[in-house]
Amino acid sequence: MKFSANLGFLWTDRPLPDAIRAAHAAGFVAVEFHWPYDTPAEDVRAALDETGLTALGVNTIRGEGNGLSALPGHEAEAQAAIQQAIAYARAIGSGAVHVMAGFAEGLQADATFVENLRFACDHAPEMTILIEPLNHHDAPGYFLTTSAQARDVIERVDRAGVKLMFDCYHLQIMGGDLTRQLRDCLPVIGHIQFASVPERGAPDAGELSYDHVFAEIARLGWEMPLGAEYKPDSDTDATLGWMARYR
Ligand SMILES: O=C(O)[C@H](O)C(=O)CO
Ligand SMILES: [Mg+2]
Repeated sequence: MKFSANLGFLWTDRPLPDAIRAAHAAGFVAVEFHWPYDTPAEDVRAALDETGLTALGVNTIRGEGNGLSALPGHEAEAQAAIQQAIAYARAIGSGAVHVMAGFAEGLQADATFVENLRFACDHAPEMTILIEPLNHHDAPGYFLTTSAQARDVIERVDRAGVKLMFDCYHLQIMGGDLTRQLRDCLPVIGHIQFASVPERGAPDAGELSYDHVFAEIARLGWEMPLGAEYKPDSDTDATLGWMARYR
């Protein structure tokens, strides 16, 4: 398997360009970001060019909450955040943006999210526009919570570019049955992330067997790098024992 280092959680003790170099030295083939906006895109791009790593994605800003795109009345702000993320992604050579929905509920929020996602897809037809269900313990009140809801939104956005960020950690907490969820969602998955459950640590602990999950992902023919989005319980390099097991 190939892995992408999520630099929102891994090597957060150093500047992003150095974190990219550390990910390369550890054997990752790609990196992904949460909110890299404080680092000039050209510095990130230079480190990517130097190491040959691929950049898989950036998130839209959180705003007051966990994103803006499902907040009725905040369309201008949400679309500015989408444009900012797309511009940054283009500048670093990344092909995906995760559009964060925010804390909201109800029909109006749903319609707003769909419209903002159409805006993102139409603004950047070459980009994968990711949406990600988050679990209700870590992000109570977040608009998008299940893969079924995400698939319904994706269908109604009705654009080829919009895809599901399948985070095994969140989806295990929100109902589990992960093997079936993977099979059912496969046609709309744009990226896969993982962490142990419930601690959100390295994948060789917890209630979820990544031996099984990764084997199923490979069996399904998924070839893109999987996003290591976990919170190291010590120095990141000391938590990477799992990589040798799964590579
Ligand atoms: O927390 C996550 O799983 C996300 O992938 C994210 O991008 C930030 O909320
Ligand atoms: Mg995630």
